[in-house]
Amino acid sequence: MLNKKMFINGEWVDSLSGRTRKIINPYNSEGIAVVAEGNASDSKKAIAAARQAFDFGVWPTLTGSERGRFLSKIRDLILRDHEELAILESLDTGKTVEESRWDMDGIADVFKYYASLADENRGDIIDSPIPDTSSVVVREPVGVCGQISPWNYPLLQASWKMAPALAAGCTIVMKPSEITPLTTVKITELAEEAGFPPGVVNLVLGPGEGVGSELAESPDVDLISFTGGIETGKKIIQAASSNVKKIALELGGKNPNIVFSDADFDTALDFAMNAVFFHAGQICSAGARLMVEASIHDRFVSELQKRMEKIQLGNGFDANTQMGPLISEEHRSKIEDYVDLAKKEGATLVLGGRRPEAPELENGFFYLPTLFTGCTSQMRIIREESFGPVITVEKFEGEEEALRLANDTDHGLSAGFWTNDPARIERMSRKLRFGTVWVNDFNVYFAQAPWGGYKQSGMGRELGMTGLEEYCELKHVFQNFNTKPVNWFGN
Ligand SMILES: NC(=O)c1ccc[n+]([C@@H]2O[C@H](COP(=O)([O-])OP(=O)(O)OC[C@H]3O[C@@H](n4cnc5c(N)ncnc54)[C@H](O)[C@@H]3O)[C@@H](O)[C@H]2O)c1
Ligand SMILES: C[N+](C)(C)CC=O
Repeated sequence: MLNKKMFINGEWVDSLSGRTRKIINPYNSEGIAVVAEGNASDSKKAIAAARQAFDFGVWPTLTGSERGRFLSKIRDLILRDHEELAILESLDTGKTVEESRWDMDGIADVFKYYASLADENRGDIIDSPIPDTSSVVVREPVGVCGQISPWNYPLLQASWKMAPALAAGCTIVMKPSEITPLTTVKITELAEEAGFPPGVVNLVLGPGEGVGSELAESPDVDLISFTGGIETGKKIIQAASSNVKKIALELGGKNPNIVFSDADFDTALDFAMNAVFFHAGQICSAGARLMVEASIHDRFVSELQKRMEKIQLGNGFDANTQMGPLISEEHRSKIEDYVDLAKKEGATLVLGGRRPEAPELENGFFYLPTLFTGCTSQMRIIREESFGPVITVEKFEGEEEALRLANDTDHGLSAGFWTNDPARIERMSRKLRFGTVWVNDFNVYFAQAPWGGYKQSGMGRELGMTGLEEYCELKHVFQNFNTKPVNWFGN
């Protein structure tokens, strides 16, 4: 069984209380690791180390090229330990190891991308409107950054914070979800191997209350970056007000997947599955809110049901497995509550809606792929993020109704639609109120393009140039080469 600690000021340490937490594999509930379990005092210690490293250390003074070399080194180490990272991620989350391998490819790309951006440390020269003066805008690191990540994509979400923050010259204190820390521990080991100076990369482990909340509240933290649920995001906003620290929020989604009658039927059907059933639907951008134009609705639903019935549940390390378990008993109960609610609200349960009966799955947190039809936009199953293998289907007549329904939500993370009409593509792309809009595709993301949400799905963007700027302050330096007294107040 793995035994892992926190990493503070360049040293692996136990929690100050000596407490630990057992980490389990959601496929069979077996223990896979014991990790240090911190509290607010451990976060204070890590924040102090990051503060010292930023205020008096060499890291922020390095050139972008020098910092870029450190990020390139981490990327090389990720590629070296790619399979180990994928195995750890699947042990920790239950997702199939093939999905974890994809995640690791993307994570390596994120470090490669920000290594290159660090090298292009950009500023702007302004053509000053005032004679005999100069005007430049420089980007400087924000400072000490708290970085809190969720359990569904542990290393991917941590890397979307870690890489740009380090590229910008910040120092960081990372807190993964208390139930899926293993790959964030591993990448911290890689950062140590890459030779980051003490205090630049720090890792604290433990629950949101205490360990996480201290990062959000501390006056010695300059920016808090959080990925998680909307309700927790609201707590972060409140806590961050202590010193008006910068806030970056990546929150929940309820993502319309809209199929028009002129879509390529088989492709749209294939992607209705892909949009939801990877990682058992535990995806912020899952297309669980399926909307189908009335003229093809019944055929589409019938074909979708046939495909859903064939999904193979099992161990993420078994090549035949297509969908693993949910992350925990608690989360499965949440899904079950939503299914019960949907039935009470009048939705029609077409498939699933229960746990599997296979004896080999009884020790894991499995739930059957589930399909509801007859859903309306006022139902909670439509308005709230259920975050599991549950598809709800709404029927619509025409583009105007599709747009009205899709935008009638407090969420704004992502949306996708399927059509072959170029004019409709232009109209829908512009009018959908979501941070990412996929046209004839779903759930595509990469280092070069910004990711984030409208409305309650978040604040700011990760990835892309925007993701780096999130960790920078802008400073305007104005110089007068010919200053003369103006004598406004007399001489
Ligand atoms: N927008 C995105 O890019 C994105 C990506 C992945 C997941 N998510 C969202 O994350 C959620 C699932 O993740 P989760 O269940 O881990 O979310 P969560 O909000 O329960 O927890 C997220 C993280 O916050 C910590 N935390 C909890 N309470 C805290 C507090 N009061 N102060 C500071 N930290 C606290 C947790 O320990 C964890 O590390 C879903 O809503 C999903 O949509 C969003
Ligand atoms: C990986 N991502 C951000 C697209 C979905 C996370 O839940």
